[in-house]
Formats: sequence, C-alpha cells, structure tokens
Amino acid sequence: MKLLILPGSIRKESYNLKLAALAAEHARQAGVEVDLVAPDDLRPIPLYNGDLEEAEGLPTAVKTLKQRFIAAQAIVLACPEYNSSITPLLKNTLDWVSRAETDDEPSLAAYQGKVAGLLSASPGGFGGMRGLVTVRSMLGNIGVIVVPTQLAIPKAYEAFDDQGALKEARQQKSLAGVVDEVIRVAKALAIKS
Ligand SMILES: Cc1cc2nc3c(=O)[nH]c(=O)nc-3n(C[C@H](O)[C@H](O)[C@H](O)COP(=O)(O)O)c2cc1C
Repeated sequence: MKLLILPGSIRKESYNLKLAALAAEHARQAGVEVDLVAPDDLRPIPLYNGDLEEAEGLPTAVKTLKQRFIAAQAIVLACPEYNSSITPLLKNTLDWVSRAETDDEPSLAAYQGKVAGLLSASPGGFGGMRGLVTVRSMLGNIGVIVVPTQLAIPKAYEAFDDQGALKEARQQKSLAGVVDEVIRVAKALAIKS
C-alpha cells in the first residue's frame, strides 16, 4: 500500500505544502509507505502543449511523476483554490499525467481505480472548499474514487504554528480523518480485487 501525496502549490510558504507534509507525517505514523511529491518535482513540468507532446513525447519530469502515480494505490491532494477553482499548476500536472505514452497503454493508467482524498487551505473564509468541488468532479471523471471526507482550512494565515503544525485539535483530527479514510478505502478495494 503506497500513498502518493501531491501538493498543488510550489510557493515557498505554501499553506497547502504544509498540509501535504502533515498528511505525509500522519500516513507514515499509520504505517503506510508515503511518496511525497516535492515542489522541485513539479517545477520542470512545462505547460501542456500538444505540439510538444507530439514532437518529444512526455517530458522526463512527467514520465517520472506518472510512474509514481502508477505505483501508488491511493492519493492525497492538497489543493489551493484560485478563483473558486483548481490551480493551473495542479490542472496542468494532472493533465500531463493523464496522457498515454504508447497506443497500447490503457487509458488513464495513472488514475483508474485509485482512491483519493482532498485537502485545501486558503486565507479566505471557505478554505478553498469551492476549488475542491472542481477537483473532485475532474478526478471522478478520470476514474478516481474520491472519498467524501475532505478538509478545507479557512484563515490559513492563523491556522499553522511555526513548526507547520495545525494549531486546532479539531483540524488535526479532520486531516487525520481524511488520510485514514483514503487508506481504509484503498485497502478495502485491494482486498476485493
Ligand atoms: C489567481 C489567484 C486566485 C485566487 N483565488 C482564490 C479563491 O477563489 N479563493 C480563495 O480562498 N483564495 C484564493 N486565492 C488566494 C489563495 O488561496 C492563496 O494565495 C493561497 O495562499 C494559495 O495557496 P498556497 O498557500 O498553498 O500557495 C487566489 C490566489 C490567486 C493567486
């Protein structure tokens, strides 16, 4: 059982990077192997362009990340919200990873049957919850089973302490709840298949 954790921001002080790190810490404590995607893994990914793909195939950074998706049974995404929707970084990354490298590769190989959980944090009052609606809908359409439990942290500027931990016990519990639910459902599906 491997859990891939994908942050939707590469900003140095990103709240969502902090959430991704906390999710990784909790999953490791729960005994799960974690693959935490770092900002440096995402930075080299170019803006999707069909001409580039046709000329050169998938960029190396995309190929590497796609293999990491394929190796994982479950995913946690920490998603900032831009204008009530998914960030360009996250959408672009997920779009590239959705592309097949060969004609005989099964469609959406990186996503089909994976279990995902969603987190977000924002300075706003809704905590990025409206963006999660978009992410949930998109993932559902590409074969990902997104668990209903999710966490959106409002007023993120006051939610974390200096070590990057969530100050409120209620929010710590909710984050652990999302990660635990993803692990539980992924394990249950693995037993059945
Ligand atoms: C283009 C843009 C649009 C944004 N739109 C929203 C929004 O709709 N809702 C919201 O809560 N925050 C919005 N924000 C603020 C982000 O939530 C904030 O920049 C946050 O820190 C981004 O996540 P990060 O800290 O993980 O980088 C927006 C920021 C940008 C740059």
